[in-house]
Amino acid sequence: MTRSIVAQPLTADAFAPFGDILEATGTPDKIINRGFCARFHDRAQLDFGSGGRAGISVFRGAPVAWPVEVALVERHPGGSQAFVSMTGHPFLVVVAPDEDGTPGTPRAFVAAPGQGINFHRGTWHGVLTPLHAPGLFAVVDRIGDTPNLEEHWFDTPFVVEPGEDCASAGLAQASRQGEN
Ligand SMILES: NC(=O)N[C@@H](O)C(=O)O
Ligand code: NI
Repeated sequence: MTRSIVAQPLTADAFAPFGDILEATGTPDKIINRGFCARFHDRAQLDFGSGGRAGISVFRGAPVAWPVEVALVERHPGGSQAFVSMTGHPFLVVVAPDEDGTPGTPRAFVAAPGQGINFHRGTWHGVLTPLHAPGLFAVVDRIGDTPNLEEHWFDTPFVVEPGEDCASAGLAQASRQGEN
């Protein structure tokens, strides 16, 4: 038995309880480089805790197909984690509220081209989930010697399907399981 979730386009308001969206929207904070570049300054709450430091890694994730099964969410008690697509493809973002130390019902979003995300420290989230190949991402997170991963396996997995808004926004064109 599974439980279904409908993925929505990623918006700042909906994602605010879980993290930040990295995107060039609104008025730039600074115009730099002799007017040839707009800087959207300091747009994420980075946090690497005590004893950790910031690191940038490159993830090459295998793309998934709709519908996407979510059996696991995790969190990083020691720091934030940012996913920045290096290809500009849409990707799936799954988060969940914390309910006394365990995740509540997850929410799913599809990040549009030009959107990156930063999970706030301790936010329950699905693992990196590309929808298109190559699933190349720059990941900014905590580098440290102490454990920084807590996993939660759901007794009943969730199945994520793209919502109408994702389809109409052209965000859900990934393949479907079982289709060639
Ligand atoms: N474990 C790891 O490096 N990646 C996960 O934290 C993830 O969110 O994908
Ligand atoms: Ni993570």
